[in-house]
Order: sequence, then structure tokens, then C-alpha cells
Amino acid sequence: MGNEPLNAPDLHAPRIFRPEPGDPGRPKRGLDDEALRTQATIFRDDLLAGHTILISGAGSGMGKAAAYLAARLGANVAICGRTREKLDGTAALIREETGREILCVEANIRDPEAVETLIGAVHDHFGGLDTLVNNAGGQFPQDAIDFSRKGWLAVIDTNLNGTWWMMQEAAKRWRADGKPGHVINIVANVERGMPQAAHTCAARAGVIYLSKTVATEWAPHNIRVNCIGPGVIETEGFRMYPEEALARFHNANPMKTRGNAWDVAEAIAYLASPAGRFINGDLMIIDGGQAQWGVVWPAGMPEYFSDNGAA
Ligand SMILES: CCCCCCC/C=C/C(=O)SCCNC(=O)CCNC(=O)[C@H](O)C(C)(C)COP(=O)(O)OP(=O)(O)OC[C@H]1O[C@@H](n2cnc3c(N)ncnc32)[C@H](O)[C@@H]1OP(=O)(O)O
Ligand SMILES: NC(=O)C1=CN([C@@H]2O[C@H](COP(=O)(O)OP(=O)(O)OC[C@H]3O[C@@H](n4cnc5c(N)ncnc54)[C@H](OP(=O)(O)O)[C@@H]3O)[C@@H](O)[C@H]2O)C=CC1
Repeated sequence: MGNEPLNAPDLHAPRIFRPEPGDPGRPKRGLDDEALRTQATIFRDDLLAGHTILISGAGSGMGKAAAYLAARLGANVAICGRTREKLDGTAALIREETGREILCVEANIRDPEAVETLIGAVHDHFGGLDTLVNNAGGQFPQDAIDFSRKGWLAVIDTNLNGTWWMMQEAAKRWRADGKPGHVINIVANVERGMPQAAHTCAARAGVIYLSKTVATEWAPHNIRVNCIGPGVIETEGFRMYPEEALARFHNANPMKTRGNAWDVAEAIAYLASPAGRFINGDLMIIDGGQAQWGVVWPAGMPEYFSDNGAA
């Protein structure tokens, strides 16, 4: 399907952006392996020694950075995603830099049976699980009025249902084993809505309130549940958005900048560490102030809003 003009003056013209496979002619975005290798951390080397962490969607972006940092801090790391070669890339980086082997499981979080197998595999391999990071997810940018049923379902199934299968399965194991546990759900900054990402906004808002609810229900089982809401974080995932929109993404926050995957990785390490032990049912926003100020138009801003709403 072709890409239609993004700022079409005709308000009735549906706008669609589908990246081409392999993203020909577009720059690579996000922290590459070289950049990850040289990131400094404030945390001590053995902060997560003996801690087992499972991170979904860790073949790229924030998940990969979080897996790499956790391994550097001494954690036993398991990762999942749908693409074997991306998972292998994360494992290779970690092996080269730390000498540690991680567990890679190809799994689609939308499939509850695959999730059950995954959680079982992590327990079998490492003898337990301490922190589950639900990072896998995503969406495509589109005006809500034009969502196809299949597109709506794909985004809800990934970001809401997939996250739920993972956290419920992990919690069942923790309850059965009488072990404490911790879930960190990566969501998004949704409090003022997300134009052109209404499907993901609905799913992420669902995850935030699901998390706050079970943070209470599961406290008797010694299970904590928190969320992290990233703003505009430059990763490989930016390929889902047209260049014209990407050129304005930094304007979404008053710092007029983009975060990177390391900003989120360090927050995950903090929450997973003993420093996070009294944090429960929280939503940590990492967005440079976007929640108070900016707005993202990930499919391209309609002409109507081109003065940015300024008085
Ligand atoms: C937070 C968002 C707003 C702020 C943006 C600023 C910050 C950036 C935030 C990020 O999240 S960056 C990370 C982005 N990374 C991803 O999104 C990667 C993962 N995304 C996906 O895997 C897909 O987008 C998906 C839809 C979530 C997964 O679906 P599935 O694997 O089933 O893919 P498809 O078979 O390709 O699609 C199913 C269905 O969905 C519709 N659709 C898909 N892409 C588009 C598109 N570009 N435009 C319109 N509709 C789309 C469509 O109906 C597809 O079915 P078919 O028509 O292909 O049969
Ligand atoms: N970057 C940003 O500015 C923001 C990102 N987010 C969210 O943060 C998370 C990480 O994003 P980011 O690192 O930027 O993007 P990426 O696209 O790099 O990472 C998303 C990862 O999720 C995996 N994934 C997607 N669907 C599934 C699935 N059904 N089952 C298993 N794995 C899946 C993908 O791998 P594969 O396709 O191989 O399965 C991919 O590695 C996502 O949930 C994203 O939507 C939220 C707000 C802002």
C-alpha cells in the first residue's frame, strides 16, 4: 500500500504510513551495539547479582538496553520476542561484553500457551523469576476513525492481552511457589490521550489501571506491580513513523529533546533493585515533561493543528 500525503488538506482523506521491509533509505535509529557498550551506569557492578529478570521484546530498543544493563549488573537474564535473529543479537552483545549467557525464547506474547511455556522455561532454566518486564509492544500511527478491525485487534491483543497473559502467568507461579515477585509494565504517557495512537492509548491505560488494581490484590502474595511510561524515546521502533513526523517528535516535551533506551533501562534496573522494594502500584513517567506540555502526532500533524494550538 502506498503512503498518502501526511498533511492532506482534505480532512476526509485517510492517512496511512507503512514502513517498507528493511526500511531502505532511512537512517538507523536508537542506540546501536557500539553505543550500548559505552553507556555509563550509576549502579554498582553486582547490584542485580542472583536476581532473575525476564524482559519481553528485548531483541531491540529499550528491551535490549534493559537486558544488557541487567546482565552488566549481574542478573540472570531471559528474553523473548518473535524474531530469533534479534534475540540472538542481544545475546551476542551480552556474551561479548559480560561473558554471560542469557536465555532466549522465541514467543509471541499474544499466545497464552506460548506465554505459559515461556514462564515455565525461565523457571526451569534459572530456578525461579524475580522480575518480569513487559516491554514487548507497539502500534502503528493512524487517525482512529480509519482503524481497520484487524488493526485495532492487533494492537489491543499485543499491548493489553499479551501483557496480561504474561503477568498473570508469572503471578500464578509466584503464588504456587510462595515466592515474591515484581512486574514492571512498559506503557506510555497517556494521561492527555494520544492522537493517532488511540488503540495503544486504550491498551496502555488498561494496563496502568490493571496494574494498580493487582498491585493491591497481589500484595498478600508479596508481588509488586509497577508501570513505566516513556515519552519520546529514540529507538529502532521509530521506523514505524514517517520522517515528517519524526522531525517534530522532540517538540513534544519542553526539553525539546528525545530520550534514549538507556534512560528507561536505568529506571528498570532501579525498580528491580532493592531500592524499589517499597514502590508498588506506581507509574513512573520518563518523558522530559511531555505530560505537562506537548503532544505527539505520530502520523503527521493535520493542517488544522499546524499552529500547535498556541493562543
Ligand atoms: C506510543 C505511540 C505514540 C507516540 C509515538 C511516539 C513514540 C514512539 C512510540 C513507540 O512505541 S516506538 C515503538 C514502536 N514499535 C512498534 O510499534 C513495533 C511493534 N509494532 C508492531 O508489531 C505492529 O505495529 C502491530 C500492529 C502492533 C503488530 O501487528 P502484527 O504483528 O499483527 O502486524 P501486521 O500483521 O503487520 O498488522 C496487523 C493489522 O494491523 C493493521 N496495520 C498494521 N500496520 C499498519 C499501518 N502502518 N497502518 C495502518 N494499519 C496497520 C492492519 O490492519 C494489519 O492487517 P493487514 O491489513 O496487514 O492484513
Ligand atoms: N520508543 C518510544 O518512544 C516509546 C515506546 N513505547 C513502548 O515501549 C516498548 C518498547 O519500545 P521500543 O523499544 O521503542 O520499540 P521496538 O519496536 O524496538 O521494541 C518492541 C519489541 O517488542 C517485540 N514485540 C512486538 N510484538 C510482540 C509480540 N506480540 N510478542 C513478543 N514480542 C513482541 C518486538 O520484537 P519482534 O517484532 O521481533 O517480536 C520488538 O523487539 C513498546 O511497548 C513500545 O510501544 C511506549 C512509549 C514510547
